[in-house]
Amino acid sequence: MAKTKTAPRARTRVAVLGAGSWGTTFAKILADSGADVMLWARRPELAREISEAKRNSDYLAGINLPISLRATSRLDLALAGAEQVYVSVPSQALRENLAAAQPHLHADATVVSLMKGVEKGTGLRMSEVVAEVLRIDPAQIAVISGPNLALEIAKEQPTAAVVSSTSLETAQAVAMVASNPYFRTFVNTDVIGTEFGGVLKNLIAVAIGIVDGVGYGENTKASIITRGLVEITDFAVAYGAAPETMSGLAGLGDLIATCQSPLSRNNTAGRLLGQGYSEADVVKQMNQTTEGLASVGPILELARAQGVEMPIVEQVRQVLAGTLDPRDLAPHLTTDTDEPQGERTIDDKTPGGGPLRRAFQRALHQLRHGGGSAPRDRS
Ligand SMILES: NC(=O)C1=CN([C@@H]2O[C@H](COP(=O)(O)OP(=O)(O)OC[C@H]3O[C@@H](n4cnc5c(N)ncnc54)[C@H](OP(=O)(O)O)[C@@H]3O)[C@@H](O)[C@H]2O)C=CC1
Ligand SMILES: O=C(CO)COP(=O)(O)O
Repeated sequence: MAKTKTAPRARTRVAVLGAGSWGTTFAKILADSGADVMLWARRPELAREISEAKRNSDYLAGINLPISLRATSRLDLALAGAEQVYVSVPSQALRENLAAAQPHLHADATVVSLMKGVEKGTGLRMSEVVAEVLRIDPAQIAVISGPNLALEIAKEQPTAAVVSSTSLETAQAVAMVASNPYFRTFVNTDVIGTEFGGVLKNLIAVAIGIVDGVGYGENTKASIITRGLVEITDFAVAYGAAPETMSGLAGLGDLIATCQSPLSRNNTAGRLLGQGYSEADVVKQMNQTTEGLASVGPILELARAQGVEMPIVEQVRQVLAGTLDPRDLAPHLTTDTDEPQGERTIDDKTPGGGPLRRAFQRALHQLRHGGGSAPRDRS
């Protein structure tokens, strides 16, 4: 008897806006996950190189891109028929790019932010800028964040990330399209925590770079990472994030990757500051997006509005402003000079145990009592 043939599943048509290191890498992730991908590069010559040579020599030297990946410098062509639109331009350029994209966006398309910054002037997270400019249902918006250094992923070194949307269904749909053997996606509905994790770890990575540039060693860095996680968690929880998100891939996971890796632009910028370069010199030398430098101001304003102390981020601001010698960026980690330094612990910040303690307790509980292999971000 002849076998009945099942029709192959139609490939999801997706667009990626922004052909820098992350946009191009994410386009590769999506193509390798089986999607039909069109990448938008604002420069026609780059779009041509990607489409014809399957290379992006400006941002991913030596990486062969998938044969199926197409690129264009025309927004209308990139967005035609796209069911999911992934956006990876510098955070400060999101608003203008969304305005240009809007006339070509399908009304039902899901918009996915891959960015890790907040908007200067408004302090809005990227998903909030998307909602404000496009005025779409929040269930059509998702964000992706995690320990995701572009070049490692472009080389297909395995990693994981969190897809978050207020709609679990949307997060699942995006995760289905953006998952392959080297890129594993978990889902959650904590958009605030997932986004702030990505923004805030950049600032701690700048601090790590600074002390590295000064020549301090592992104790200093471990102290900053640990106390930095407390700052990140306090801030994000004050804005409504779930504490467990901050001890997961989008918080601790990304903090570790970015603070440890010389591939991180934020870390590199910090190292230059620590070596004595001014902010202006550093900006000139960094020819790639360094979100942390633009986020310091808006994050400290948001922290003040909620009464959250961020001594490490504050010291980064002072180094950038030239009012603090990088050698004095120390993990004494409190802005309150009346408080005995070094005596505070993670747990004493919130009555009944800090958010980290509760998160670790939950994580331990899940480990002990299982939770299966469901792709929810429970790390
Ligand atoms: N790189 C990484 O490892 C990761 C980055 N991210 C996040 O992704 C976002 C993008 O970063 P990334 O790809 O690394 O940055 P890159 O600096 O590598 O690339 C930036 C891209 O944006 C384009 N661009 C710059 N200015 C504008 C503008 N005004 N309008 C439109 N396009 C513009 C650039 O085009 P052109 O080349 O023409 O200048 C380039 O394609 C950031 O928020 C970053 O935090 C998140 C995870 C990992
Ligand atoms: O977000 C990143 C890794 O997860 C990339 O970090 P940088 O922007 O510092 O390079």
